[in-house]
Amino acid sequence: MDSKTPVKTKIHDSSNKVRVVLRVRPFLPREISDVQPCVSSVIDDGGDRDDASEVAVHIKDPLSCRKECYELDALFHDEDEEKVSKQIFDKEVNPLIIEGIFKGINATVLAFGATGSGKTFTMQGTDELPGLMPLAMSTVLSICDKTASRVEVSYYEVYMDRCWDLLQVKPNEVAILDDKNGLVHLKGLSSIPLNSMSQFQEVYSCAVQRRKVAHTGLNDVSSRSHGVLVISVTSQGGVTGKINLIDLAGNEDNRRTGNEGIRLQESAKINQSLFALSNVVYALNNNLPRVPYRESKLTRILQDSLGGTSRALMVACLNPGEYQESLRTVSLAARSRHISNIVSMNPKVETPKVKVDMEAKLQAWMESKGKTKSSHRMMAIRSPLMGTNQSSISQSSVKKLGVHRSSVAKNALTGKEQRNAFVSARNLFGGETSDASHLWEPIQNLHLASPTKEDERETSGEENMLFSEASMRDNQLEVEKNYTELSPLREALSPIDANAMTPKAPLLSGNAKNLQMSGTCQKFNAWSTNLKTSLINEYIHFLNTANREELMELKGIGEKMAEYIIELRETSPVKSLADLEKIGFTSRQVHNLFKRATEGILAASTTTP
Ligand SMILES: Nc1ncnc2c1ncn2[C@@H]1O[C@H](COP(=O)(O)OP(=O)(O)OP(=O)(O)O)[C@@H](O)[C@H]1O
Repeated sequence: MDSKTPVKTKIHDSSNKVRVVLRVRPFLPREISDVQPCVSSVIDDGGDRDDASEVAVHIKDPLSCRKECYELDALFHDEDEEKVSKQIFDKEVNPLIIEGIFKGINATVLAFGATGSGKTFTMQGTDELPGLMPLAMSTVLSICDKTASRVEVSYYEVYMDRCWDLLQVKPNEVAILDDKNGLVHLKGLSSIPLNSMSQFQEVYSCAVQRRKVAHTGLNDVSSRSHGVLVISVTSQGGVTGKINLIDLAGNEDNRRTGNEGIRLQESAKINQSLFALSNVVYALNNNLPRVPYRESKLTRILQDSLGGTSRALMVACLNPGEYQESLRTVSLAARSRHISNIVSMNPKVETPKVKVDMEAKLQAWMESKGKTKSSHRMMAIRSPLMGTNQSSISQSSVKKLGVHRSSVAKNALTGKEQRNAFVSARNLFGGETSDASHLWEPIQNLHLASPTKEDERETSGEENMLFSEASMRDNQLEVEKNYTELSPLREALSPIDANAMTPKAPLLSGNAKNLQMSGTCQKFNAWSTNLKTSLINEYIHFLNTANREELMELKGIGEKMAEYIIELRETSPVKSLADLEKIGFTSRQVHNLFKRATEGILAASTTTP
């Protein structure tokens, strides 16, 4: 390998905080038999289950043959289906988790995946093929027998973001309280001491029947709630530990379920809480300073059993006949794994510690190519905050934006003016309106922000779709910080730090050896990435501030969807485009929605002489 080629190595922390494994269910008799499985690695690569480190999983679109590869901690699939739940239990749950709870280490095991992918089958199982819940219970009971420990169970569901006891029917929901030590108390939740499996079967089967299930377009018996079985043990010495075994409700693509009314509302809540959960796991596994536990009831409840010293296992479940959903589940699973760092094994090419005046260089380059006019057009992708009066904000005042937010606020347009400007810009990009020329701004007013970590990852070639679904999701935490303060595009307008641009494979150039060329490409890539990030942020800002009519002016948003967006942001403001999935959009629809709103920009900039 060329010594100058940056080599990327993923370093996994030895103690993964949340282990993520995959289970692929077989085709069911009613499913079309000639459908090719989309999880090709099961067949091609086998997924060596004896290798405890990791496994590569290939998800292949049977139509386009597009193939994507993800790394997970383990893959479980066997010709003999009867063995699979037991294998997961023996390899993943028993050694790490069950032993731990007797030492006072709390744990969580969750099954997640699309509706109909086999989560309930994995957690609950059947009489003949017990799932992880009964398997865990019988092992805990036998350890209690040997060690004279005591065991109690609770079973509750989180339905529409409310917590209900399933062991006893009660008029009131269970209240969640957390004490000053960070321990979560579920006030009003029953807890039943047990001595035998037959006692467990009795209370468990009753509780399971109380859980909310319904017929949907994709599953005859679809769980509409997250079902949580808690097994708590107290050793003779007084050490207590608990395990939460969770059968999550499936995330749903409402185009396919055909959900309406209450089913659609349930689905929105399900998708919303799953998204919150994935954010918690992502934050934990990537050592983010803030773990957003408080974003949903489920994550609040799990606060003392997910993260910290607790142990956790996520079982991602796949239906092999559903490419889109499998891709979504696996990419979410892979994103949730703990990757402590991504480093380049080659020494960095040191760049001088100066701020590069990118826009001046771009302007000079464009003028030298006689492209000033089109460059002005490109600069129309700008914040409505910049105002209609171009002279109102000088170049120097723009440069200070990153530091002096209050001065920005003084110059800001009113919320209404901003929204109008964004709709005008959107229409202009879409070629629907011609009178938004006030939005064009000379290039000297554009300054670029340093690429974020997420941006660097994207421009490294891992994801090269212009507006990737992943980037929409990954922008969330940044957006969370600043969406209320000022227009996001304005946030991007600060000088670029040359040191922030570490060498990486250029998106546009195939000649990595040509340093000068690659430098230019890096700058261009950084510029494009910032522009992309800014557009996404601007769009989110618009979604959070526009009224119903203004929202409906966006391509792809009808009356109902506009109302859902307003409802959604009343509960929790839109922080990323992926939040739109909470109200029933699929990630592809979100991607297309955003793409349609912005694609005119590219058309305009390439067709103008
Ligand atoms: N490993 C498996 N072997 C045989 N059948 C399975 C397996 N996994 C799931 N099934 C069957 O597939 C169907 C859907 O499974 P299940 O209800 O567990 O899905 P789910 O992911 O819990 O769905 P939802 O989120 O809608 O509740 C059921 O009929 C179940 O019996």
